[in-house]
Amino acid sequence: MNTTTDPAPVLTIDGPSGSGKGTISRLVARRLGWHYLDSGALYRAVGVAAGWGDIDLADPAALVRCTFDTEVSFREQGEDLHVLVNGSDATLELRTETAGAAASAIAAIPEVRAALKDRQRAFRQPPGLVADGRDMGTVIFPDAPYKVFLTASAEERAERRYNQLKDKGVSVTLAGLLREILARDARDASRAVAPLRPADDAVRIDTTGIGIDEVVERVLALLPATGA
Ligand SMILES: Nc1ncnc2c1ncn2[C@@H]1O[C@H](COP(=O)(O)OP(=O)(O)O)[C@@H](O)[C@H]1O
Ligand SMILES: Nc1ccn([C@H]2C[C@H](O)[C@@H](COP(=O)(O)OP(=O)(O)O)O2)c(=O)n1
Repeated sequence: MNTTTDPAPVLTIDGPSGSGKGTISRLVARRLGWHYLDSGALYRAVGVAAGWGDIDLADPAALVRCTFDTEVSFREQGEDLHVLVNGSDATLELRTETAGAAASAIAAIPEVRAALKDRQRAFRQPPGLVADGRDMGTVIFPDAPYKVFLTASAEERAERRYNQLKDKGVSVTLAGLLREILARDARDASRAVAPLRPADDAVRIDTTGIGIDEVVERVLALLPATGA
């Protein structure tokens, strides 16, 4: 008799910045009634905590210590997901491009990635998990039964980010954002450990010119009907 219980199902949604991972993952998780992991928030939290502690982004040993010392927790507040870093609400600071660039630099350090592995895997709880990031389907949950890789043209991703930040009152230029997105794509895709790439068994969805609702339906169509 087989007495082992199957692990909770996971849907991984990986892709470059602005491809819609966070938006689509949250909506799909809500429709399914599954948990949600924003893995990028963990890397961003370490970046922000490093900034608070005046830690040099060129000092890998200090950044690894900072990773172990940084507590991150998530709190649902209405429609919004708030992120607490060492007990302080850092939701807005985490979304800045400065935090994204710091996260991308820190994420290239293998010991930092290793230190965050178990924390990410702990989110795999019944009834299921939607996990968004860069290496969810390749490294963290390679056995996930459902894998998606979202893309969109760099121009459209920069425009989405521009509108998103403008709505939040953050002053940015479209040209500057496009430059930052291309630089981050290049660094995330070229690093030696867990580079940004689709898992071999991931379904690729190019969201250029496709609305959010349509992408959500395409993703849900990959899972068995749940009545969600
Ligand atoms: N398919 C889409 N069409 C238009 N806008 C989108 C689409 N997907 C996401 N967005 C918008 O683009 C912005 C960036 O999306 P986000 O989910 O934060 O991307 P990522 O997590 O991949 O960086 C958000 O303002 C979001 O509402
Ligand atoms: N699983 C992950 C998630 C994020 N990262 C790194 C690389 C990314 O540039 C930064 C920020 O990731 P995040 O998903 O929050 O960024 P975007 O919303 O896609 O702009 O962290 C990673 O290396 N692995």
